[in-house]
Amino acid sequence: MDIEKVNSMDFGEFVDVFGNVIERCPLIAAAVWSQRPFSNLEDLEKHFFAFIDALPQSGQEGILRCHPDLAGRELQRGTLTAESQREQRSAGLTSLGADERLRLAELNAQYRARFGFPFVLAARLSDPAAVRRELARRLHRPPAQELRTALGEVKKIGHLRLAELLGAHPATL
Ligand SMILES: NC(=O)N[C@H]1NC(=O)NC1=O
Repeated sequence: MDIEKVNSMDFGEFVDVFGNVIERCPLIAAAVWSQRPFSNLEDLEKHFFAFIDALPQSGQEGILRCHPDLAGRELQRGTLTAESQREQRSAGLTSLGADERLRLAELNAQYRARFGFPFVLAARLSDPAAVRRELARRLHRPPAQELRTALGEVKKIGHLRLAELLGAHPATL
């Protein structure tokens, strides 16, 4: 899909196509549509990220809370979004043994109890061992630093989703 096609979309089509660039936050795509035309992929992406950056902390935490756990109940139940399902599969999280799943569930629960939002990481750039390592490492960080890191991961996920939609090569992240 080229940028002219993106710029020609009406509101409904744009939100249908880009509504899940930020997981379960179609409101962001709805707001970004008003900023068209976009000059290229980077420009489009800039508007998604600027919206996130401009939110108060409660809104930024709200975005994180819209993310499903990695290897969590939603994966088990098959209720993930198509994008999240693909990402979690590509990280090998769909084929974990019961022990590994339990260990991740415990770490996810500890993380959520400490920070008040789920652990978020760009799964497509990861694998089960790295997810576990990062979870254990980030669990002990100061909350303000962790919020910044988690939002950086949301942007990596958004970048990869946008690049896929536009058929572009993702930047090295
Ligand atoms: N919790 C979390 O990081 N979820 C996400 N990560 C990712 O790559 N896709 C998701 O849904």
